[in-house]
Amino acid sequence: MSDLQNTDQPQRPGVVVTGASGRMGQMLIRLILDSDHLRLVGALDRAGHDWIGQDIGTAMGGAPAGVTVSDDAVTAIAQAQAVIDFTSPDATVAFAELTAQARAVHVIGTTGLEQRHLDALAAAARHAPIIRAGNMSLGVNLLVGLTRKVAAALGTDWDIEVVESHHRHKVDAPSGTALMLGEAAAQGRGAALDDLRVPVRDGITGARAPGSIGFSAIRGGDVVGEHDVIFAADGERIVLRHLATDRAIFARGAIRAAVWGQDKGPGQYDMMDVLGLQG
Ligand SMILES: NC(=O)c1ccc[n+]([C@@H]2O[C@H](COP(=O)([O-])OP(=O)(O)OC[C@H]3O[C@@H](n4cnc5c(N)ncnc54)[C@H](O)[C@@H]3O)[C@@H](O)[C@H]2O)c1
Ligand SMILES: O=C(O)C1=N[C@H](C(=O)O)CCC1
Repeated sequence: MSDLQNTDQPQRPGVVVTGASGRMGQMLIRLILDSDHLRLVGALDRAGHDWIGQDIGTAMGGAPAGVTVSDDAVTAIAQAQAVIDFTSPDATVAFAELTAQARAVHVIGTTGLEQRHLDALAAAARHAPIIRAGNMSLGVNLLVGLTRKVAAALGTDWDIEVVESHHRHKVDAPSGTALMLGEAAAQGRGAALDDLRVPVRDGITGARAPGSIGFSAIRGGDVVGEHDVIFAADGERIVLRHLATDRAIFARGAIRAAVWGQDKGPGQYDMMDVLGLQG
């Protein structure tokens, strides 16, 4: 199936995938090698990784793709029109500086970013477009809008909890998606998430603070990603749920973002912009 619809792109932009050996990196490379909209011009991974120097197609157990996995980000990114990056926060900041220098589009799926990382990305976005989202799927971005609307419609007698489940390898919590959903719920209530957020409960916590937004994280097995936004009142509950069963949903969103960003100026964008879901 095509990763895009209604796009008329005369020349395919060249894309570098960072974290090429990762769960998302491999999914992205498979889809890009099959894409009519982008062409793979680089595959990066960290210095010392076994795959450095190997053809990315062969390293993934398939046919040669004609692109060698490299740890030389400077050279790879200099020739790119887009960089798709699902790695780690410090790596993403380093890639953002190089991508801005190349005036290329930086699509960032990395989660677990702290304020210092966000500040560095804001600086890079003064020179080139950055498109970043804690979840690149259509379904979650729709759910964000629904969450904002439901939170706005209900009073603080409805308690809001975000519950997420992911595979045993995930290193950050709450997930980027859970934070997007929590931010949407807070926005719906005209507040900032930082003022309402309750990240962990353990021990004698006291009763729930009215209006707070709680987060719970489950880690285990191979769960791709599951999110519930629970609105709980006396006598009734609403549960908004997204279940991801295939990482291709995130990769397709990232590819769409890389193409969408080609004619955009410097600045920070998200998947709501890409999908036309703003407002
Ligand atoms: N936004 C979304 O839609 C979405 C979806 C899935 C995953 N994610 C996020 O993407 C990130 C990666 O997830 P994953 O499951 O693919 O993880 P993973 O551990 O399988 O892959 C990470 C890859 O990054 C590489 N890496 C780390 N540091 C590097 C560096 N300095 N230079 C080059 N490569 C480097 C690792 O070697 C590895 O190949 C996580 O932050 C995750 O939460 C976001
Ligand atoms: O596998 C992961 O890691 C995922 N990360 C994103 C998040 O933190 O929400 C999206 C879902 C998968």
